[in-house]
Amino acid sequence: MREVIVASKRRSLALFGGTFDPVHFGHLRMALELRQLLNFDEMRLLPSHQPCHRQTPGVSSHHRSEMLALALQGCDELQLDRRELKRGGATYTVDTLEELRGELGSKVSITFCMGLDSLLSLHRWHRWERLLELAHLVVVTRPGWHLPDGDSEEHRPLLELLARHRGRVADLHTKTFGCLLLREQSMLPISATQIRELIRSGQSPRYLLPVTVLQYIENHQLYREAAAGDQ
Ligand SMILES: Nc1ncnc2c1ncn2[C@@H]1O[C@H](COP(=O)(O)OP(=O)(O)OP(=O)(O)O)[C@@H](O)[C@H]1O
Ligand SMILES: O=C(O)c1ccc[n+]([C@@H]2O[C@H](COP(=O)([O-])O)[C@@H](O)[C@H]2O)c1
Repeated sequence: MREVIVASKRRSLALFGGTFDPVHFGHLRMALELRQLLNFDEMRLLPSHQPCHRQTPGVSSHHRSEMLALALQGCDELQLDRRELKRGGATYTVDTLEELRGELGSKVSITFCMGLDSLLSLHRWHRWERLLELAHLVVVTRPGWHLPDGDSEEHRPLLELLARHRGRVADLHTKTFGCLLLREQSMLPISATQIRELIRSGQSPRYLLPVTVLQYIENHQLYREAAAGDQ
């Protein structure tokens, strides 16, 4: 159900970052639903250029962002933001948020959205404690992934962060940064790993991703070889 936002509403920008190797309907549905259900003024998909935390991507950031552009064609509700490619070098979310804050000033609400799998490694992200000084975080639970229990030594910083910053939907529109929300939202059970594996084994990933993206993959003969992280 769409939630009604009262009090003084600020302009709100949401970002959905990813490797998008390749983009699929799981990403696209999630981004659209978050924009609609949480009432963001803008939702941008943000392809990462050179992720330092994983062995994939298997294909260049140019190909990954071109596939995203095709997937978003004709959709007014989602935008593509190529700033991480333009910046070049290693991609860190904190740099992107600092850049956006510099451009937008302090009055716009910024929210970075992610799946629960991403949250579980947040305490290893570059300058992770700065993230909530720049933006809100919205985390969507993902099938097969659970919050760690209180005994987990490794995840203690994360659990403390959750306890300190836990917010409500209205906070995303009345404050400009600093709140962390967990959302239980349906997620299509699709992963880019699954799509790469299907292609590599000669099977079709049709109906898991937009047909324009599938055509691009076929035209450029992408994903026929295993990427380092997929072996
Ligand atoms: N099916 C899905 N539905 C909604 N969100 C997803 C889905 N798959 C991934 N995400 C989220 O999208 C963001 C970008 O994910 P990413 O580009 O790594 O996709 P992925 O399918 O998980 O890829 P891979 O299998 O290569 O790890 C992450 O925050 C992740 O949690
Ligand atoms: O900044 C970091 O150190 C960092 C570490 C891991 C992931 N991220 C970001 O989290 C988003 C999802 O990452 P991924 O690997 O699931 O595609 C994407 O925008 C990444 O740039 C960022």
